[in-house]
Amino acid sequence: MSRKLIVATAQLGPIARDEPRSSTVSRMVALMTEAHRRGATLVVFPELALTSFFPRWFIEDEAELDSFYETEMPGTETQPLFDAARKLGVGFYLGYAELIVEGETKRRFNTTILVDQTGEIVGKYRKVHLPGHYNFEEWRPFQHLEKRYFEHGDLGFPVFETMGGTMGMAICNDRRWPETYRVLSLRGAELIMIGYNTPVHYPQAPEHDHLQDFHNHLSLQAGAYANGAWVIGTAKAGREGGCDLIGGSCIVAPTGEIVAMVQGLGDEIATAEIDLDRCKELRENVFNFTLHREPGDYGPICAGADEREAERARVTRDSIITSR
Ligand SMILES: C[C@@H](NC(N)=O)C(=O)O
Repeated sequence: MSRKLIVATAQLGPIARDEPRSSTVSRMVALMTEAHRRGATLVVFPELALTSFFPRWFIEDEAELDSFYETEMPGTETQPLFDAARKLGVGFYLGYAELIVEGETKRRFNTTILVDQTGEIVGKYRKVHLPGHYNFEEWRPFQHLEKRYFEHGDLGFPVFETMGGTMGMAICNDRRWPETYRVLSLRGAELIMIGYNTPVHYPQAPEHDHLQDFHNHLSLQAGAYANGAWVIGTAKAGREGGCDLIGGSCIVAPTGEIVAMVQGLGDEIATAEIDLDRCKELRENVFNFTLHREPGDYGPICAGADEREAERARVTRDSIITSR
């Protein structure tokens, strides 16, 4: 089987707060169709691709909050994506807000799935590194309530043997953490797909605003290189809900080089032919994990795992959203 495939990063421009799923999904099908026209068999959409990035708003009405989540996948409104995948023979990564009901408890995750070229869901990941805060913070020009609206992902960092390679997924803030790429790569990931929504303005340190694009590519390129993996980063970009989001969606080679990138901040794809065998250029040489990695000296990376679990349990107990 060929180790080469053509892939696409499928950036979305802004999605209005009241934009219906049907509109967003038809924009995504158009991008998938264009990717297919360019020969792509795998398309990466952004994080929370079906709606506006709602964690920027403090939403007290539970029915309104629920309206941003999917309770089934595919659902009526997302089915056209799966139909297009099957018809065109194009797999895809789709980020969305997931709501599941267990007895009396609602559980919410920032989730992504991997769908293969027959339209079957072959992988799922739930975001591990949730940025932001729990409660309304008046000083902020916009909120970032991911810690309120989502639980910590409970699936770890799985990889999936599909579409000719070993595939890994991560979501937005995960890309800033070297551990994300390393765990996926230790499991053999050759291609790591990452959707994101990243504001230009960083309220905690506005002196970093001009560095947002740099930090995005720095993280994606370093993650690719230090692990000898292909990385695809895909933005939701542009001015959405009064908040500017960075673009810069790109495809990064295992050498850390950007081999394709979008140009603007709207709906746009960039494609590249990638050879999964190129991972070996790194993994059999400078980053040969078996030969050169020294886990005996990396203890602090995992120290505190039990305390972190206890803290997470406490916070989950106390959090308004997850306890109702
Ligand atoms: C700000 C944060 N956004 C996100 N959706 O995780 C990030 O880019 O790290």
